[in-house]
Amino acid sequence: MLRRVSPLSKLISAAKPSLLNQGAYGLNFLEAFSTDALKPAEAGIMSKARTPTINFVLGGPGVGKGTQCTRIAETFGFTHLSVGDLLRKEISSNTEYGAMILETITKGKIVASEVTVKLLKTAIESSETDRFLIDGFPRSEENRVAYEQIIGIEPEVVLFFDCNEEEMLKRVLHRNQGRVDDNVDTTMQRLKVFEAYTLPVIRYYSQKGKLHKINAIGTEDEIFERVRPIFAK
Ligand SMILES: Nc1ncnc2c1ncn2[C@@H]1O[C@H](COP(=O)(O)OP(=O)(O)OP(=O)(O)O)[C@@H](O)[C@H]1O
Ligand SMILES: O=c1ccn([C@@H]2O[C@H](COP(=O)(O)O)[C@@H](O)[C@H]2O)c(=O)[nH]1
Ligand SMILES: [Mg+2]
Repeated sequence: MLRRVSPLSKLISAAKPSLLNQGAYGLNFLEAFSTDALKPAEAGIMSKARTPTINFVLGGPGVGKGTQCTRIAETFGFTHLSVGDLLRKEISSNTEYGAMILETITKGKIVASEVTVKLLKTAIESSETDRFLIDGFPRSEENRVAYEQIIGIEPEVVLFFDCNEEEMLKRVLHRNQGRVDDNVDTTMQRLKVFEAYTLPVIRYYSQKGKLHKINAIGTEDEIFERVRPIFAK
């Protein structure tokens, strides 16, 4: 029997290193980004004409983040950046990180921050637009801190799509897009990682007053109507 997603008051904050993949490839994100040349002001993002607007979109596996981001982006003119898609592109392009990313995604773990933040930074810098929906990131407090140190743009809105685990598993297993992680074992692992590592990020933004928790049960249209007022302001 699957458990329902814990209420925010019961978030797990204790680290569970076995669920992570950090450090497995010999890089430490603070070391990797510690040179002056990579500080935000010199690194390109701040040299865009305007400081980009960033919104984060979070939620468990299969909850509908990508589906809703497509709708939000079309309706409100955002550029949708799915960090999972950026990682999958590294796999299909066989880059230096490709094999490590494939292994990590297959296990349902979190790719090291130095890789994801670097990909995200490049995607923001190379976009001609300046309003972004960042889908599926930050996935851990470590991701969040790395983002703050390297990119450093405070998110305006953090959306959290909330749904019970049975429904998330059902949606993943019906997705049918050939993703290596769309199976029961990986999804169960992803649910554990979400609870242990992503819920603390959600709590952080809740405490900062930036979190918009959306009931993700219902049709795609119903859920989008719950989101619309947040961006229609
Ligand atoms: N409200 C909904 N009701 C039922 N199915 C939905 C709903 N929203 C999305 N789906 C379906 O659920 C599946 C997962 O949706 P989606 O890919 O948007 O989730 P996600 O949160 O981006 O997942 P992941 O974190 O694994 O990338 C898709 O097949 C999508 O069509
Ligand atoms: O910031 C991130 C985003 C994603 N991952 C890995 O990719 C898969 C799939 O991500 P989706 O956002 O659901 O497409 C995820 O389970 C992680 O393994 C990541 O490590 N960091
Ligand atoms: Mg997705």
